[in-house]
Amino acid sequence: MVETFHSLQGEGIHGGRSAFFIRLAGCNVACSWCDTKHSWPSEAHPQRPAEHLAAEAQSAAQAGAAFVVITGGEPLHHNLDCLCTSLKPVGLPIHLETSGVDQLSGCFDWICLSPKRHRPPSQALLTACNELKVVVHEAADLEFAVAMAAAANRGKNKPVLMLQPGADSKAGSSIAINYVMAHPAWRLSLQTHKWLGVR
Ligand SMILES: C[S@@+](CC[C@H](N)C(=O)[O-])C[C@H]1O[C@@H](n2cnc3c(N)ncnc32)[C@H](O)[C@@H]1O
Ligand SMILES: Nc1nc2[nH]cc(C(=O)O)c2c(=O)[nH]1
Ligand code: SF4
Ligand SMILES: [Mg+2]
Repeated sequence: MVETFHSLQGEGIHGGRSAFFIRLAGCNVACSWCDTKHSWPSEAHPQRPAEHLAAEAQSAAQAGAAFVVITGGEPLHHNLDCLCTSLKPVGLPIHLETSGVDQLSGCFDWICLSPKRHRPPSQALLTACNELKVVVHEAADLEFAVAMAAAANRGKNKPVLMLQPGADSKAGSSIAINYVMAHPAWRLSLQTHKWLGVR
């Protein structure tokens, strides 16, 4: 466990909504621009009982959280069945943020897949996701986003399509804005928590 916190969902289609975050440790995907590198070494972080996390989620629900977000690190490096089972009695929808490099485990009401060019996701995750959120730093990321959308759209679930400029990337912002303006199937996702200076 890296941290838990109650904040606003800063990204994606659920952006601006009250959410309780559970950030799991461990990631070997190694994105050069990752904004959560401190989460990578799982041995640097303690284990915590799932029931304690559920109790925290319950308190957050009482304080107004509309859903739980399981993120990381790469949460699917772990089997999430037990955590989701523990969270279920809380009664909040459970969302997942994932790069999709591992097998799906757990039970989710919303899956946000953020695929990475250097470690493409499995077709199973592309098919299962509700939201596709591709980080854009350069033109090649846009080509990748379009290819990922085509692969995801082969499934029954048609995910919401989002482009998220890399943090502080002027080029990424301008590429994403121009593309969304010309392609109305896509929406822009800004990391609003960074602008607001909240977690
Ligand atoms: C820190 S990751 C954790 C979840 C999972 N490992 C993943 O990548 O989806 C959470 C989200 O932040 C995005 N992200 C990470 N670093 C970023 C950055 N520098 N700029 C924009 N988005 C970033 C990821 O693509 C992902 O959508
Ligand atoms: N406020 C806020 N919203 C977020 N949405 C996804 C996040 C993540 O790191 O996965 C995140 C985060 O770290 N903070
Ligand atoms: S997959 Fe997610 S947590 Fe892992 S390095 Fe990439 S952005 Fe960071
Ligand atoms: Mg974050």
